[in-house]
Amino acid sequence: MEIIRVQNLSKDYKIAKPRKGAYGVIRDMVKREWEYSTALNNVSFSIDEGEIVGYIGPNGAGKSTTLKIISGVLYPTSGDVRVDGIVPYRNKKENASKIALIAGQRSNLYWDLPVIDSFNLMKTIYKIPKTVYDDNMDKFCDILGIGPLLKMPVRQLSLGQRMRADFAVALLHNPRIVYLDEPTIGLDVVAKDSIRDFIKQVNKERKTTIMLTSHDIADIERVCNKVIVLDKGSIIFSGEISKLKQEYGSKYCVMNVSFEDRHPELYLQGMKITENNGIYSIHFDRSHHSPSSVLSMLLEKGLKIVDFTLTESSLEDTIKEIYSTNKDNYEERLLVNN
Ligand SMILES: Nc1ncnc2c1ncn2[C@@H]1O[C@H](COP(=O)(O)OP(=O)(O)OP(=O)(O)O)[C@@H](O)[C@H]1O
Repeated sequence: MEIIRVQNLSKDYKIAKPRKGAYGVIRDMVKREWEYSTALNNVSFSIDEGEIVGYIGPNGAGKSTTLKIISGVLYPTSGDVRVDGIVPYRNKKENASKIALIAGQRSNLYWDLPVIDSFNLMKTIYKIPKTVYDDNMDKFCDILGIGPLLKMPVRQLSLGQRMRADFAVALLHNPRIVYLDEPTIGLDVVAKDSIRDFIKQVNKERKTTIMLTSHDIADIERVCNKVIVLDKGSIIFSGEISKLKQEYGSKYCVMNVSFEDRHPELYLQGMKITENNGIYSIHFDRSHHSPSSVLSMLLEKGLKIVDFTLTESSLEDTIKEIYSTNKDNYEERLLVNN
């Protein structure tokens, strides 16, 4: 069942345009000039209840702007958003009871107060029944190990401890939807893993719908079943991670070859070739060439192959390629680079 629906969402930010020179500064003080910058352009997607969706894109793609709109913080310029049947920025109070927004770079905890005070405040603000509160506190102390942190002032917590407390406080009111903005940023590998496991556990046990943005592709690979890729304010891919790999990743692969003559002149039409320490990396499109046909081409050139390996693109490589180009000119770029 669909729980988030975004249709033709656009957002233009209004930015002050400074005039030049001393006279311009004085004119700005009397009357400002404005220009508009488009952060989102006709974005549409939907998310079903219980899904964990990665919302990814390069810097400035519009991820945070989308999260701010669908979590009710910001109004769009145009378009329609429904979250569990309501328009989040028009029904902020009702929306707040259904969602949680956790950002790795910002905290929902009160900096100078002991952690427990933020929990008590949350209990009051969200009118959380005692049984739900006690039950959740028991669970979070157990799974996230936040028990020993409760009496400590937030400012004394390490980043990993603070993130665990942030997750616990944000989930106290049993939100149906959780938005995560860079949830593992700055954490060490062990802390990242425990946060990822926790996200999966919450999703599995409570059927919580989760939408997460992250620049760490391992977050997406380990946690999400679906991914939406945004670039310059528009969606360029939406679907299962396996489909993303199928459509983009497995299409391109790299053959690393070393030859008896360590540095032959090598040119193969339609393929990008790089060389490092006598190992030639031949990038080719699997829909045009098979690994055996590439090997045949090398042998036809009279080259003696000493060793070769074949590498499929990792999800990280695939996404890097998608960010630096897009589906329509990916192939063209491979040829131009040749
Ligand atoms: N308050 C604002 N005023 C003006 N422009 C803004 C504002 N917030 C964001 N932008 C612009 O909107 C575009 C999208 O920004 P947004 O923060 O949504 O991107 P993002 O994908 O979250 O980027 P990042 O990965 O760097 O956090 C950028 O060009 C940014 O400069």
